[in-house]
Amino acid sequence: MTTSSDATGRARALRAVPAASRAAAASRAAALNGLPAVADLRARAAATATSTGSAATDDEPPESSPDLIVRTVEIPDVGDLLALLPSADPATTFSWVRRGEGIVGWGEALRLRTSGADRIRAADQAWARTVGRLHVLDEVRLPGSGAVAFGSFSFSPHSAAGGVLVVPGTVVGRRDGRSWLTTVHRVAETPSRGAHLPAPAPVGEPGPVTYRDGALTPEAWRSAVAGVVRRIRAGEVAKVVMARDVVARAVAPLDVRHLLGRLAADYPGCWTFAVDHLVGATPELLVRREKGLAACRVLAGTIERTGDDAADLRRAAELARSSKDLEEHELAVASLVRALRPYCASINVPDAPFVLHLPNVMHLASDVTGAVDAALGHPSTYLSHAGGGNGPSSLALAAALHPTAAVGGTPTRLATAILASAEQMDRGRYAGPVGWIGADGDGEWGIGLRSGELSASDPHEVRLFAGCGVVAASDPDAELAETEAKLRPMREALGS
Ligand SMILES: C=C(O[C@H]1C=CC=C(C(=O)O)[C@@H]1O)C(=O)O
Repeated sequence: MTTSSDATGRARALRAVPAASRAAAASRAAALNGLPAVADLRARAAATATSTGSAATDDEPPESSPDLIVRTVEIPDVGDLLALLPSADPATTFSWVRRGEGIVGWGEALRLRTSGADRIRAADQAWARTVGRLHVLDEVRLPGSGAVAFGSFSFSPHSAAGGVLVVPGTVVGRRDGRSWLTTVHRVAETPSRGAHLPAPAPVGEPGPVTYRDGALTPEAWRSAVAGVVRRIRAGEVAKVVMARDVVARAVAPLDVRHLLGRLAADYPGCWTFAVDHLVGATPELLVRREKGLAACRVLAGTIERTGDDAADLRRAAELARSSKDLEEHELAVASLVRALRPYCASINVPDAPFVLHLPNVMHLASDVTGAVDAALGHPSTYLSHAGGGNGPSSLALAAALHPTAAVGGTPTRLATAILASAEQMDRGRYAGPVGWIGADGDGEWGIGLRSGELSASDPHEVRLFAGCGVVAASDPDAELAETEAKLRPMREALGS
């Protein structure tokens, strides 16, 4: 495992401003905004640093540690969060939005990178240390206000994609009828003036899109699934989640905002996310931690929708009775509960799944909740609003839960080894945890499904992924059809 961090070019550019004019500009700006001047903030920062102790880390000497001031102010209702995003750049555009609420961000104040088997836990610990160097002025105090890092992690510990946490330079949030703006800057630098939101910028259309096979042709993938079914029937494993990829190429450079806008409009009940080139709308919540409560939505077991409401109701009833899908679902719930139990004082597991209706498919779904055990001596000790440690963070919980049997299989180690050789591809960040974490460790982590990875080298390309749980009763043709249904959200967002 490795971690590293860097501050932005924006921060470096600001450092070039002479100190005297910085201070004068800051005082003017602060006076205009009715906010504390930089000198006051520096004094508060010094006081905070003294009271919270040193934030030195193994991999970052304290003298190079960026001390950041994070300031959240309430603003009038922003309306459509996604419409605020100023840039098409998928590296510095961030989203976590559901039913019009959530957070969006842009720019980059700090980036933490991790890799290897411990990539999620390492990011959690690096964030806990970073929090000790942040000076947060938050007048809103809702989940997603104050300091926030967006994150995304590879499915596999062996993937070069690794993991990332990014603190954007600007975050805007909306929840319960309130909106807020968070800006981040270095202690030594001038804050940008006022609570300005960017002027709306035109969003680029992809134009015609063509598709090519990813790692395997559909026929080769079908055969790979048939091989896995044979291994399951021979008793090697109970379940393997098999995924495939297709590569989409657009005539125009892809604008991440176009994809986000379409996904959020078509799949409002899903979490529409963008973090470090991964974009999608996932229906599956790996874990949310909020005020001591962990909540997870487990999905496994799928049937396609027909578009005819009466027929879909019959299909929903069929799904709820399907022994193949119920087995797949039960394995996913059991693996999640097993992994969550050590972190919770109590857990609530529904007796039977409900059927979640999405525009393209229906899933068997179970909402599992647990009371996070704050007394556990987890190595990451976040400051709660009350000022004490508050147990394993949302990211520590995500690290414990990933990969669930909904994206890996059962038993985990053998199933993930089988899927890696049968799929013949690196899943990258697909099916890994994606979401955000706050300074108190609360946050939300989805599973990066119904998603695509925008190419960092070719702005016209995006790699789309979809998978499905394979059990003894699986039919390879039906599984292939299921992946097509699960690719629909991204294909439709691309306009095809
Ligand atoms: C692996 C995916 O879906 C998972 C989540 C819901 C239902 C699933 C299923 O029925 O197979 C999968 O476990 C995917 O969408 O790529």
